[in-house]
Amino acid sequence: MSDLYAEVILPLPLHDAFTYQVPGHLESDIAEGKRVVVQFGQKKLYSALVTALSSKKPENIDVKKIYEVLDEQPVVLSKNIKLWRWIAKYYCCTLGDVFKAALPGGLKLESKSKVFAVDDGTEAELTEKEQLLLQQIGSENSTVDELQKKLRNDFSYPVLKSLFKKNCIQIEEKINARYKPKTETFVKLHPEIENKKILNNKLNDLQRAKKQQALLLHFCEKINAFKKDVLLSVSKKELLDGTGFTPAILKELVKKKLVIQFQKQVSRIEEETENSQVSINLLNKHQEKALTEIQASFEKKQVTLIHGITASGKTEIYIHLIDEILKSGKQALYLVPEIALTTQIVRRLKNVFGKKVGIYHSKLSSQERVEIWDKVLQFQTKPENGYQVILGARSAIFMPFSKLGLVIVDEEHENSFKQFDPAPRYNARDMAVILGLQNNAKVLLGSATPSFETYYNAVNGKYGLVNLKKRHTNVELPETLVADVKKAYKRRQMHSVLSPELYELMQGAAEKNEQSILFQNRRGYSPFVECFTCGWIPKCKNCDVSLTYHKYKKRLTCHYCGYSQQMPDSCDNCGSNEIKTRGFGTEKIEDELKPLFPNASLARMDLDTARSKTALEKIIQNLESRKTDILIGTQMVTKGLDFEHVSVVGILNADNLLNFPDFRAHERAFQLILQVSGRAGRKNNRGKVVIQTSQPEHPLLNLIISQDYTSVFKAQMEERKLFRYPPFFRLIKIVVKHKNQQTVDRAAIQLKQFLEKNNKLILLGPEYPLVSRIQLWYQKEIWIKFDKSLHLDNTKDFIIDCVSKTKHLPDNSNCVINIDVDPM
Ligand SMILES: Nc1ncnc2c1ncn2[C@@H]1O[C@H](COP(=O)(O)OP(=O)(O)OP(=O)(O)O)[C@@H](O)[C@H]1O
Ligand SMILES: [Zn+2]
Repeated sequence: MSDLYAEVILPLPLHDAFTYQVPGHLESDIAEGKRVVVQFGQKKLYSALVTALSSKKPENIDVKKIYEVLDEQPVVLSKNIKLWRWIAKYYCCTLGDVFKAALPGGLKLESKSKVFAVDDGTEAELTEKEQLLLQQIGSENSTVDELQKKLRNDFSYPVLKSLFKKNCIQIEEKINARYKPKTETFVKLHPEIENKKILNNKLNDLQRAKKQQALLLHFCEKINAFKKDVLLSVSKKELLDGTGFTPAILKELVKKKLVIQFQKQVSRIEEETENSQVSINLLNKHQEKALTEIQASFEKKQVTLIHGITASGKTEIYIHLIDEILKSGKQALYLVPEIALTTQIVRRLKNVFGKKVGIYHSKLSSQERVEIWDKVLQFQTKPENGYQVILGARSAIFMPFSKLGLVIVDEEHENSFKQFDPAPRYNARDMAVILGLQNNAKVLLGSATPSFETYYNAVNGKYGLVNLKKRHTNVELPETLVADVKKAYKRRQMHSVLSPELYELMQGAAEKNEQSILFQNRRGYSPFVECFTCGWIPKCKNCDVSLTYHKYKKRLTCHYCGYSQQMPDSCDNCGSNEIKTRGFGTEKIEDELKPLFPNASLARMDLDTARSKTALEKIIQNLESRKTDILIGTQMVTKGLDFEHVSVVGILNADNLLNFPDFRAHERAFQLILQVSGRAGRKNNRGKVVIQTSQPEHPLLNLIISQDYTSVFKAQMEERKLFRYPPFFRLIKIVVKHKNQQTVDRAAIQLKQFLEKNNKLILLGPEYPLVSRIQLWYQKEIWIKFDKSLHLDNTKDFIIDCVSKTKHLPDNSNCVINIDVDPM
């Protein structure tokens, strides 16, 4: 028996690390950062991660043995795990939760993971064991657990893993409807053609079908059939493209049993760009100055904020900083909100940095994510093959960087950097700062509208602050006017949803062949429908919200759980046929604007039209090439889009932004309006922005018009200090959930009673949130505020303890209680 013990983390919501014994034959294979197979609980096997090795036998416990070591090389570095520990502690979740969030799906074999075959393995040179397992897996989706039960001794984790590596199987945590492995049609010889002699005979048989004979010959050449190193197959595309052979001819060959076609998965990381092709833009003098200031600030401070107005060219500055870091041999991480990961930014980086850049986000398949993960790891040992720059969404903070020198967080104010569900409920912007500290890498936060927390840190000297107040082409920020829609409705001056001011500007733009962007915060046709006779409003069966009408699909849909039903012909309540649509979603606006702008081409950008990455890219392309004249969209249109010919921006309904019940409502409204406005007049002439509202005297609107960031900031700081909100106080939100309403009500009160024992905590609630039931689960929230001078870890421990006590009370065991630190 060996005397080596491994501490491992399991992909389970467990607080502790666990110790296992390393059997003698695995001693030379095991290492920190590798995955191992262990048993936990009754029968279940998991892939766990080794975080430490020691020769000290743990006392008083009966240690189990590690079954297998899965990796030849570590998949995570110990410095990466340091961040995991920090996150688990700070966000009051378990290390297992972080483990699950950190690793790409393909590197986690959980018993619930789904496994299915995507390739027949003909070309993958499989071992006998691999072949056997692949046959058993087939194309149906079994979970790892089910396979294990079915195959018993024939099942092996390492074999499963090598099949994954050889691209023969796909492993998904959940079957994701959107994801399909990318496959291509390949062609190979029919198995009955066993040798060259048969092949020659078959070729002769085709004397009278010249085209088919020629194609078969062409195919044989492609696969080197008459030479030594025969390839097994060739892609249909490669076989036919540019040859004049049609698919119909190929079909004949298939019919005659000369060749067969099959689907094969291909890699998705498209390396279109070989090496960098474009040299870096020269900075203008303002950017040059900002860059120098950032560098000077980095000398003194770990973190610096660049507050640069829209279209000032922050991206160009980032590119210069990254270039410098790469020259010093270090790695850079460039974080952007998921939705901003469009071709626009990807192209700019790839053009400059070529193959050194990897892109990492949640819409990639698990295989692609693993490929990119591996290339970041590779940088440590073979820098020329690995990725030195990662452009990614929030989960990219977990990537296995070995030599991180710079972290950039663009649009740092965006709340999509925060993960809401499941745990860890982390904010990638804040964790980027920790990542920087841990790796001694510099951190640059950038925004035209910094979050007030960040700005507070900057004006107080915790972060450096650099300003960039000029647009790249010196064009002025757009002129903003407020349109009183209440008045216009009364005077019957509205053109559908457009105020006369906005309507005229848009007509003017159309005449000059310029583009307009309209922002409306609601997708679908109408946010709800109502019976004209009795006032009945159809609601979701699972959630406490009204259903949104989608005209194109003729359905009512819940935007919280996805439940959908047909639009009823008559009222469920009184039977009347008069069901009216209420309010305006983007779909309805598009409908109503068509007759107003008969010569314009309209497009819509929201979750419905931009569901896939390609659909989103298409919308952007059409705007870039000026195929689209008017774009109507939700929040999506506010994120970093860069088009030259947009001259008018309309915010159709600012009221719901201004009146949103949240202490950050004004900050958000201000950011959002300034960001959308920033899409106008970016290059040539000054743009125009119209804000439609029924409260034209709202004090915030004046500040928005003058684009006066610091005044809004100061006013808000006064309020936050007075009402004890961040950045002056810490905030933790607790959500209690249960399918039974009484249970939620009771448990929330019990929890509050526990929390009240600490009289330093300010407690709000329990209260139902805006939507009190989602997917059949009722929820109640308690908000905890406390002074920054209070000991953070002790306070959190106290809160965790209260939650645990509440859960252990009779009948509360099925309650879900989530802790959200720094909620957004
Ligand atoms: N030095 C430069 N040389 C050439 N083009 C530049 C330069 N600086 C900026 N630009 C161009 O100006 C436009 C705006 O720049 P960029 O998108 O970087 O602005 P931004 O500050 O990120 O704006 P936003 O906050 O609105 O996203 C881009 O098309 C960019 O290519
Ligand atoms: Zn619902």
